[in-house]
Amino acid sequence: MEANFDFGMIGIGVMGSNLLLNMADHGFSVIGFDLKQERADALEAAAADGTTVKGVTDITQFTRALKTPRKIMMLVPAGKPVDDVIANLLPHLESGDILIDGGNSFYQDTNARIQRLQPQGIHFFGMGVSGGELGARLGPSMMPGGDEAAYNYLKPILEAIAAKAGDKPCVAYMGRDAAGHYVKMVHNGIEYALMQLISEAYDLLRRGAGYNNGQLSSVFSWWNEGELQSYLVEITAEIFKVVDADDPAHLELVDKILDQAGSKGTGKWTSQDAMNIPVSIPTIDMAVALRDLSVYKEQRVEASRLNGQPVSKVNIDEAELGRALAFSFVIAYAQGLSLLAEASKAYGMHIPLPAVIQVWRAGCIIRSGLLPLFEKAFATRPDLPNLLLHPPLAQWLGERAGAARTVLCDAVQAGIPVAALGSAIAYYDAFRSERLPTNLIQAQRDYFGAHTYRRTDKDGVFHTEWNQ
Ligand SMILES: NC(=O)C1=CN([C@@H]2O[C@H](COP(=O)(O)OP(=O)(O)OC[C@H]3O[C@@H](n4cnc5c(N)ncnc54)[C@H](OP(=O)(O)O)[C@@H]3O)[C@@H](O)[C@H]2O)C=CC1
Ligand SMILES: O=C(CO)[C@H](O)[C@H](O)COP(=O)(O)O
Repeated sequence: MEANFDFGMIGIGVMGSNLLLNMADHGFSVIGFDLKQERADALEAAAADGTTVKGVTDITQFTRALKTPRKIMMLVPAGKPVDDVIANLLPHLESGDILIDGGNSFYQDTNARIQRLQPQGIHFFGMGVSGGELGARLGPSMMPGGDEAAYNYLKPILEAIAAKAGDKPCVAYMGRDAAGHYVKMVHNGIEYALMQLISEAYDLLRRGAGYNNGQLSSVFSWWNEGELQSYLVEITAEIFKVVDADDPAHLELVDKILDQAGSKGTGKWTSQDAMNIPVSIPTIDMAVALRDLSVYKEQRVEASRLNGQPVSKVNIDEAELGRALAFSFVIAYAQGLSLLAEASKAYGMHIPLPAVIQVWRAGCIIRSGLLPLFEKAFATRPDLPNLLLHPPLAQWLGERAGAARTVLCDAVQAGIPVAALGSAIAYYDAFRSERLPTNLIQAQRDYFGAHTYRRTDKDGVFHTEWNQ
C-alpha cells in the first residue's frame, strides 16, 4: 500500500469510527486500525460512496499507509490501553509524527506521555472530543492541546470536521501540554453539574408537584425554547417521551431505570484538581458527591425505612423554576471557567478562555444558549477570572437569584434534596460577600493550634494566647 492516507485512527469503536467517517466525508483519505477484523470490516462497510476509507488489523500496514508527518489519533479507553497502543505504535513512528489521544485521559497522564515522547520527536496531543456518537459523525466539539507549531498540521482536518457555531468551527488550540485534556475534564465537570441540576428540577416536578412524563416533556421542551435552550434540556424533553419497548402497557422507560449513576472519572478529577489548586467549585463537587451517594442504594433503602416519609406537595411555578435552573446553570459554568482561569496560570498552560467558549458553542454536551453571554464577557476581558465579575452577568444573576431562593426554600420545606441548587446559591452569596465569617475560623485555628492570623487594621502575622 502506498503512503497516501491523510489520517489514521487507532480504536475504531463508537467514537473512532464515526470521527474517521466524518473526515472521509470531508474529502480526507482515512485508515483505521483495530485489533478485531470485524471492526475493520465494519468501518469499510460504513463508508459513503466516493470516500476513501480503509480498515486494517496490521500495525505495520497501518503506519506505512500514512503520509508523513503521520497524523494518528487514538480513541481507546483511558489508562492502560493508551499506553499499550503507544508501546505498539512507537517502533513504527518517525520524528515529526503527530499522535493524538482523543479519549478522556487524565491530564497528568497526558503530560507524562508528552514528556516521554518528546525526546523521540513525536508531537503528542491530548484532545478532548465531545458530542457523543452523533457528534463524532456529524460535527463534534474538539479541544486539542500540545505543541502549537504541530497543531498547524491538524488544523485543516479538525476545522473541516468540527461542529460549526455560525461559520466558526468548534475546535481551537487550547494551550500547552495537556491543556486539551484539562479543558475537556472541566467540560465534563460542568456536564456533571448541569445534569445534577436538571435531575433536581425533575424531582421537584415529579415527586413534588406530581407531573407525569408527558407534562415533564412539555415543560422541558418549553424551557428549551427560552434562555435554558441547551443540548441537555433538549434531550431531557425527549427522554420523557420514550416508552419501554418491553412493557406491554407502553409506559415510559425512564421510570424503569435504576437510580444509581455511573461515572468514569472526569467529574471526580475536576473536583480533585480544583481542591489541589485550590479553586472553589462546590456545584460540581456536589454533583460528583450526589452521583456517589446514588450508588449506595441499599443503605438509602434501609434509611428510608427508618426515617423516610413522602415528600410534601410543592406548588411549582414553571417559569420561576426555569429561572432558578438558568441561574444555577450559569453558576456551574462560572465555577468551571474560574477553574480553567486559575489552572491555566498555575500550570502555565495558557488556555485561551474566549476560544474555550467558542469551542463549546456547538457540537458538545454542554452547548447552550447561555454561552453567547459568556462570549461577550470574555470579549470585554479575555482573562476574566470569574463570570460573576462581569457587570452585565452580575445583573443577569441578580434578576434570577430571587427565583432560585424561592425554589430552594420550597424544596427544603418539602424534603426534596436540591443539593446542587443550594450549593449554587451559597456560592453566589459567598462570592459576592465582602466579608465572610472566616475571621472566626482563623481565631479558632489560632486558639487550638497557634496557626496565627492577620488583622484588618494593621499589617503582620499575629498569635494570641486565647485561653489565658
Ligand atoms: N462514547 C462517547 O460518547 C464518548 C467517548 N469518549 C472517549 O473516547 C474513548 C473511546 O470511547 P468509545 O469509542 O465510546 O469506546 P468503544 O468501546 O466503542 O471503542 C474503544 C475502541 O478501543 C479499542 N481498544 C481498546 N483497547 C485497545 C488496545 N489496548 N489496543 C487497541 N485498541 C484498543 C477497542 O477495540 P476492540 O473492541 O477491538 O477491543 C475499540 O475499538 C474513551 O476514552 C471515551 O471516554 C469521549 C467523548 C464521548
Ligand atoms: O465525555 C463525555 C461527554 O462529553 C462522555 O460521555 C463521558 O465519558 C461521560 O462521563 P461519565 O461516564 O463519567 O458520566
